[in-house]
Amino acid sequence: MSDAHAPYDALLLLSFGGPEGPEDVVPFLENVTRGRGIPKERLAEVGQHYFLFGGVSPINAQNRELLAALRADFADHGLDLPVHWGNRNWAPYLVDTLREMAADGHRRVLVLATSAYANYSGCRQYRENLAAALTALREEGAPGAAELRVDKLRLFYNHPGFVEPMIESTLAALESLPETVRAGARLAFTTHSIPDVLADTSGAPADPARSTPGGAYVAQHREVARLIATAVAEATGVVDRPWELVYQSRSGAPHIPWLEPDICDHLEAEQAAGAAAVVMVPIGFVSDHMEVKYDLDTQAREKADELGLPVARAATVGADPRFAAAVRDLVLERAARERGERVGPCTLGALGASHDVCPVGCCPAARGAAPAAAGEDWIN
Ligand SMILES: CC1=C(CCC(=O)O)c2cc3nc(cc4[nH]c(cc5[nH]c(cc1n2)c(C)c5CCC(=O)O)c(CCC(=O)O)c4C)C(CCC(=O)O)=C3C
Ligand SMILES: [Fe+2]
Repeated sequence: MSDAHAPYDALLLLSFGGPEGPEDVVPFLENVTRGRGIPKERLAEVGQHYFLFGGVSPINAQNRELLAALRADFADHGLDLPVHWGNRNWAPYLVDTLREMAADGHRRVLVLATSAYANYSGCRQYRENLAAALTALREEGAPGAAELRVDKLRLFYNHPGFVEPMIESTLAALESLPETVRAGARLAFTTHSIPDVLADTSGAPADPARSTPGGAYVAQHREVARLIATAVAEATGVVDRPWELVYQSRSGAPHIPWLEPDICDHLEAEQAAGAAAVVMVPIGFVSDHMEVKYDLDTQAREKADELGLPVARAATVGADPRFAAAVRDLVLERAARERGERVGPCTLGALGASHDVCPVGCCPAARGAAPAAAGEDWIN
């Protein structure tokens, strides 16, 4: 079992990062939005969301919990693979974590990005961050950086360890509603809205979903939504419960089309259509971070209260032990394939496993192209 992770010698948890106090909020937002053309008004508004929570995003604490869950799971299963953590937008910054890892002698690092689906922000942008960090370390002559190689785990949206905890949390959310509205409650699966152009070009160029509206991003979310809705129907015996995939957290200029409908407009439509209640299921996110705490638990809930519509919100996977076990499974699967062994990928549903290595042209940026590591277009 001790070589089960070979050729890899470490796992890197790569995430978004968030502010840890009021003084961090503005510099954090500057990091997130550098060169991205987000209107000033939108930034001021998002800053207010963070100030409402004392300037502290829940995301760093959640990543520390996930880190602990991964280390505990690996230790319990005899997987002797160190786990490190670095972020795109806040400390611990990716470049600092990679510098330490290289100095500690790590050479083949596998990366888990905290984003389950194909899209520029959740996949290629992390690969660009890896390329920028590696280039900076090599330029500064950091010890070991020249030999450091990074690979990224395949997308995990359809892994049972991601889907099953959410089936359970959707059932728990339904249970939390008053009994009288439970059978008539509808499901609203939510994810981050992204510009239509980024959705339409998401996924590998050869992925059949890439030629459908919304690309792989929407196809993958629809699949997870369908899997959860089907399991919920089986468990509750309500077979014709309506469900929709809807969007949240839109930013950017108003004249640029982003994925719709927004969750708040959707709640209004559901109420008008006679829904007894709505369960919001944030399948687009891996933890209950700010997008969930503010955009759903604060803003969407306020909207529902105004409408007199009972709502509940399902928990994300967070540090669920089943998710930690899924990461172990993904690590072992990838390591085996890297050694030339054939191992069947573990997935649910109809779409099959995502590629191990992003091909050229996978999830391109809306404009411009930056070097991206851990893909076919990156030469180490
Ligand atoms: C697809 C997607 C995910 C899900 C996948 C994943 O998890 O990666 C995600 C996650 C997150 N997004 C987050 C925060 C922000 N995202 C922003 C802006 C944007 N997000 C976008 C997309 C996504 N974002 C896009 C297309 C933009 C426009 C600007 C750009 O093209 O980059 C802005 C700027 C202000 C605003 O405009 O809202 C903030 C502050 C946090 C941290 C939360 C916390 O602090 O707890 C997390 C986990
Ligand atoms: Fe975002």
